[in-house]
Amino acid sequence: MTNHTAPSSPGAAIRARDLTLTLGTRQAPVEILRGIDLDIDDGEVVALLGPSGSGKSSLMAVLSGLERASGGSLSVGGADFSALDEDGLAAARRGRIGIVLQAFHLLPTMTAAENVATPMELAGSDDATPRALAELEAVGLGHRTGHYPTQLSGGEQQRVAIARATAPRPAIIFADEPTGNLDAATGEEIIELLFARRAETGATLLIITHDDALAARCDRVLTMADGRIVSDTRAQVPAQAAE
Ligand SMILES: Nc1ncnc2c1ncn2[C@@H]1O[C@H](COP(=O)(O)OP(=O)(O)OP(=O)(O)O)[C@@H](O)[C@H]1O
Repeated sequence: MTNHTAPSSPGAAIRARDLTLTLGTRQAPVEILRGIDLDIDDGEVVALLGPSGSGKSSLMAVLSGLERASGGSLSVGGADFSALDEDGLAAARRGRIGIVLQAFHLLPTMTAAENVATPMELAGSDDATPRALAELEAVGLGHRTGHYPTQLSGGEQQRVAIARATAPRPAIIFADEPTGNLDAATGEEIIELLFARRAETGATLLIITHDDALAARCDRVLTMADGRIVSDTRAQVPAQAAE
């Protein structure tokens, strides 16, 4: 019998075995993920490519604990996500995982500093505000900490989102088309920043992109089609070494 357990092992940021995700209704189920086996090491920078609808965002949602898999097993940052209940999953995600999405998703009623500090406060940090201010400084927004999202450009909002993701020093950063809402030049700045913050913190990075040039900068490129990983290629020279 195949052993589908995913014990935590040192050096493994993500270990997934036969992950499936089926949505829709009982009468009309839709198989979104069809058996994902994946190991990502600590500190790897991985691009996730594939046509629209192939399941990239769904896979990221499952790996980041936003969506629960229908089957299979999953260990993330040493926590067995498949064995945790909702509260346990929420606790395991906190501080372990940072997420950057295409549409920024900042809270509109909070300043930049509050957007970055609040998740750390909720996680019990007693120095959330100074950490948030330091992180905003690191993403080049030291002069915008009191601004609300509507007072910031798209690129600035994404910088806040990056600061929010990296400030708790997560082991893994997930980024889903982080430049999708930005013009090309601003998008390049955001990628430079994301890679720089990742290098600084040593986090594992999984980034969904349609950009081949960006994928070429990563250590490893996964390609999805129809709910499966259909190719997995590694750079000859680790891309980060070239930075
Ligand atoms: N709640 C849902 N119920 C049914 N089907 C869904 C649901 N959410 C997503 N899907 C379907 O799952 C498939 C995978 O979607 P997903 O967003 O993961 O793809 P993607 O590769 O990220 O696409 P894109 O590049 O366009 O963002 C799509 O066919 C989508 O229509």
